[in-house]
Amino acid sequence: MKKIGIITSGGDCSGMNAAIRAATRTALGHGVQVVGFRKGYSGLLKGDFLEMQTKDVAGILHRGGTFLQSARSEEFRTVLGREKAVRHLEEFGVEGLVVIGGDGSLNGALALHRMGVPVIGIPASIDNDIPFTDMALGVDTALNNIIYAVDCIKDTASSHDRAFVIEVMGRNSGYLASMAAIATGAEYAIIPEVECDIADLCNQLRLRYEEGRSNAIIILAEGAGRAQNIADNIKDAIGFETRVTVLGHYQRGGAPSVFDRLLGSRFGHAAVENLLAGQMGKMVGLCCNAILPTLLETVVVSEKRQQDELHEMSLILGI
Ligand SMILES: Nc1ncnc2c1ncn2[C@@H]1O[C@H](COP(=O)(O)OP(=O)(O)O)[C@@H](O)[C@H]1O
Ligand SMILES: O=P(O)(O)OC[C@H]1O[C@](O)(COP(=O)(O)O)[C@@H](O)[C@@H]1O
Ligand SMILES: [Mg+2]
Repeated sequence: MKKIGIITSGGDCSGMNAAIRAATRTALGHGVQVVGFRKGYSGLLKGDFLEMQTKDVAGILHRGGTFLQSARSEEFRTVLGREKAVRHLEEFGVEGLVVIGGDGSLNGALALHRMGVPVIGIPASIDNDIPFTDMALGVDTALNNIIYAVDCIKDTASSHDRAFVIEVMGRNSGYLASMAAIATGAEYAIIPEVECDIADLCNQLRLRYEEGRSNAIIILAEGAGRAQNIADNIKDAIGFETRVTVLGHYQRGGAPSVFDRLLGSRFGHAAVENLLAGQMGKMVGLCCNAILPTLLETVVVSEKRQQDELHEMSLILGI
């Protein structure tokens, strides 16, 4: 292989730059040229790329987001779009591709692999909804962002005797909500994977209230309901003063944590080593602290094992 390409695709996350940097320098170390396509699959479709030398990936390790930028591309979802992408790769002499992104981007990577493009995927999404990796890139930084915000809100919740419903991201996954609840000592986490009995939640909060504990933090995963509805329910049932905070895109940015810098570096390095060793159509993942490749076709048909026991634990520790 003489030249490889790198893209970051889907929702950006902290640690993507570490992965780009490691993949680039690993390839250059093997005498392989590297091009970075801008804005994910759109860059492949537009032929928008830059050739990357060691110096081009200097000074990005500590930055959030992705210096190659990211995007969601509707055109790439079509067969015609993907054929154009493959044609462009051939024209530019790109013989292998590293795709850094979430579950959607990895589906796209598998589609390219099936069209004969040697591809390796790197799991990157704050949702932590990708199987065959204990952690995806960006999850740890997002959790650190969330706990900083929740700690701040706890101060004002206790100063004013209020219940706060704090909505966190995660799409259909409750991982961020459950883990943030454990790490902040929140009273309750509401996640899509487990049906929430609002009456039971209100009951528990009322008991606490009667005991004199007159503030509460409820962490709601965005896929599990509307924050304002839950706050209204709590207000009606207990008479608690309630407030809602939606953390939104604040969660996704910021300087990557040590964990994400290391994970991104390990993923980027392993992705290129695997690609050059002929391990194609695979995703590198963190499994019991080793970086292991799994077939993309296995990854995309599997579900991430839910952390039921950790959610259960968050409820027991919270009340
Ligand atoms: N099934 C699919 N086949 C081909 N491409 C896909 C598929 N799913 C997603 N993609 C491509 O990957 C991009 C990113 O996916 P998306 O689900 O939005 O984000 P993420 O990768 O972060 O989960 C999409 O905009 C699309 O171009
Ligand atoms: O930034 P957007 O396009 O509004 O998307 C928001 C979504 O992206 C995420 O932050 C990350 O999801 P993906 O990794 O699937 O892109 C979700 O938690 C959230 O629902
Ligand atoms: Mg996704």
